[in-house]
Amino acid sequence: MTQVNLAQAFELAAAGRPAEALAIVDRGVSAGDPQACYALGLWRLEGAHVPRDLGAARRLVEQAEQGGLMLAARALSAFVAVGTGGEADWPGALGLLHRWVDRDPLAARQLQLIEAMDLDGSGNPRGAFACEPLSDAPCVRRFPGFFSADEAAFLRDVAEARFRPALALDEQAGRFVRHPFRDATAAAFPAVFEWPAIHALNRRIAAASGTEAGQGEPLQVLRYQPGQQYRPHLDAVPGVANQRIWTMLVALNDDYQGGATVFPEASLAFRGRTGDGLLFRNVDEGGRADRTSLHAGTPVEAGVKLIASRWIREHCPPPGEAFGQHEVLSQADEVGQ
Ligand SMILES: O=C(O)CCC(=O)C(=O)O
Ligand SMILES: [Fe+2]
Repeated sequence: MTQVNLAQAFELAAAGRPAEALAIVDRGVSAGDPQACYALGLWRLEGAHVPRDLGAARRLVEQAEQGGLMLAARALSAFVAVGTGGEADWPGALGLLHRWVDRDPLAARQLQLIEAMDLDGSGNPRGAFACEPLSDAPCVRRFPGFFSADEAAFLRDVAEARFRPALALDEQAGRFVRHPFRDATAAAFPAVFEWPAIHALNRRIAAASGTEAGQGEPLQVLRYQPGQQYRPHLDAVPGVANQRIWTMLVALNDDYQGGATVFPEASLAFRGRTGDGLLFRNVDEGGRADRTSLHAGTPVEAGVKLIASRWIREHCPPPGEAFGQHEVLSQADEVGQ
């Protein structure tokens, strides 16, 4: 039972009255209200209305989980798997899934997927992956069957509720904006949604690219309807300090026409079967944007294309920070159902 009027708090926050909103949420937290703890936890995570504090975010979400809030349990499993606001603890993350398996179908489905993965005690893949070089300049590699059919289906399903217009980074403004060169919709999985199964896939992407999982920006699922495309672009961002050095794309379906990923400078076109991965390097030896990595998703002609995409930076974000802060959470969506 919610002991304070959180809907009113969200309305006040949206109306630019954060102090009053915070007063309501704080009263709820003091009374031990799980929904209020979760709401303040997300604000702490995002630095919305209060200073960003990942440690405080984790403690608040933990309190909400102990109060029995399923959304908080999902977020906490992500924090514990990834190490957001505290230690990364893979067995602890699995323990949370087991604790919720009878109450949350998402926990049950993740456990099934994770049991089918061959992982070590930290959630890293044990085996190597089939890998086929497609080009040296730019460096492009194909990973056949990189995700299983069940993993691809899982990502398609969890993305469904999360699609928003795809955004592109506006370097001048330093923020993400809608952009005509990318008219697909995207579902992103930032810290709060990097649940254990998604984290394990991110660790697999890290292993395949020789990077740390923490170097990746939030995994995204892109959805292209007929006519939609991603025009030719570089994933490297001019002038940015922590460059996007690799991109991994994974086909989540293959029942559509058109929609190939093409590299015009290398005369290369990729149309993956479900689960196939494509890894390419965006920078040259000196770490500068590699013009030959120019690529595009050509227009889909029929059906719907779904693809997972992860941009990998040169370094992890500084301690206490996380990529994906731009994903301002819509409180009405994520809290209080
Ligand atoms: O959808 C595609 O084929 C391309 C996607 C892409 O370029 C990206 O996610 O950076
Ligand atoms: Fe791209």
